[in-house]
Amino acid sequence: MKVAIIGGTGYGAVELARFLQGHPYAELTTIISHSQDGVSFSEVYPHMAEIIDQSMESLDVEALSKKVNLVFFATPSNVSKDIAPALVEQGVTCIDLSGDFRLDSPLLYQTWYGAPAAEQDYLDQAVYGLSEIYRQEIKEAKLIANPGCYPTATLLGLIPAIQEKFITHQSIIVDGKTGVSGAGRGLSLPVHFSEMNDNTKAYKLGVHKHIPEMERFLTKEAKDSVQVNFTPHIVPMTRGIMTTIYADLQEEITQSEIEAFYQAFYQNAPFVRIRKSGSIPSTKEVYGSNYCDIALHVDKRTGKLIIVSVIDNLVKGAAGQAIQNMNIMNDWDEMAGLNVAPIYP
Ligand SMILES: NC(=O)C1=CN([C@@H]2O[C@H](COP(=O)(O)OP(=O)(O)OC[C@H]3O[C@@H](n4cnc5c(N)ncnc54)[C@H](OP(=O)(O)O)[C@@H]3O)[C@@H](O)[C@H]2O)C=CC1
Ligand SMILES: CC(=O)N[C@@H](CCC(=O)OP(=O)(O)O)C(=O)O
Repeated sequence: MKVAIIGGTGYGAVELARFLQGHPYAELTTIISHSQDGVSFSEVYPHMAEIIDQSMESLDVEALSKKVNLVFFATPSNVSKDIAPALVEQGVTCIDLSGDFRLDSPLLYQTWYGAPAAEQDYLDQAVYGLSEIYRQEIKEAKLIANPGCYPTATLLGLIPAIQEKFITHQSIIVDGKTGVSGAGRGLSLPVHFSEMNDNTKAYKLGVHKHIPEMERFLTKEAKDSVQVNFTPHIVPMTRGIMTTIYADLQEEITQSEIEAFYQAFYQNAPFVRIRKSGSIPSTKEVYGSNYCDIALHVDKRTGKLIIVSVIDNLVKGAAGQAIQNMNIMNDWDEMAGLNVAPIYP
């Protein structure tokens, strides 16, 4: 199957390229770049020399739709919403790493992204690509809204407990930490070395665009309105997301019961690993891989469930999950091209 990437020089794109070059059934035939049209991919990313040397191209939707079966958008928000619909109409499957199709309400999109949304028809037909939860819908989709990095870690950690009503729907606190690559490759003052090294910062208090995304899918799974307090922090590491989640338990449950429940919930999910009591995951333990590692702690003293969920923001939080979704859509082995162990140390 022939695939293309749009947004060729960004971090999402280079991570897609890394996994696609070893994929057994998909071939990366086209890389689109609006800033480096005509330049070889390995000139921008020399670590890809003699692996992917092809020249990047400018975007021509008509020509692209004749050349490939599937397109990954690794573009900033407010780009795919104007391009993906035309590709979908031409029969090309689109998987969008940005947030353009993750919310179904144009008003919510305008509020949180500060720009007009995609047409309602496309917001309605887009399937949210949280692979482990929406596998059946993903199989049928033509347009995938690949989840955000923080929502991936948060939702995989919370959905089993919220579906099963182990926790209440109020007072859920999500404390998130991200590595600097989450901000993309573009240069900006806050991620400048001397601003970021030896430093940790909270940002976008109460206004992060991942809040409505988390709430949309927690509400869907709870069948009741759910709100979260989410505070993201940026920490001086290259990759990784850790979300530490606090929720009120609404029924008596023991540590071993909740662990057993999560183990069973994810028994057919090869990329979700539930830790045994006492083993707390760190971001390095999933580095470079598509795994999401989850630890659970029943705090009897405070009546809270504490969940720690870690992923690599560029893999399970972006490119890896996008390829996992492509695999699911094509009835391929879900792990095809992604079956790599984390890099450690
Ligand atoms: N980094 C991460 O951890 C995660 C990122 N995402 C999302 O994935 C998408 C890509 O992120 P990432 O790769 O990190 O970002 P980068 O900033 O590294 O790359 C984005 C690329 O998009 C292209 N681009 C930039 N502006 C425009 C524009 N106006 N029109 C068309 N193309 C443009 C550029 O490539 P070129 O000039 O070659 O076209 C640019 O390199 C974003 O929506 C991001 O929010 C999602 C989850 C995690
Ligand atoms: C450090 C940093 O800035 N991280 C980004 C990560 C989010 C992201 O990449 O956005 P989408 O997944 O929604 O497209 C942020 O917090 O906005």
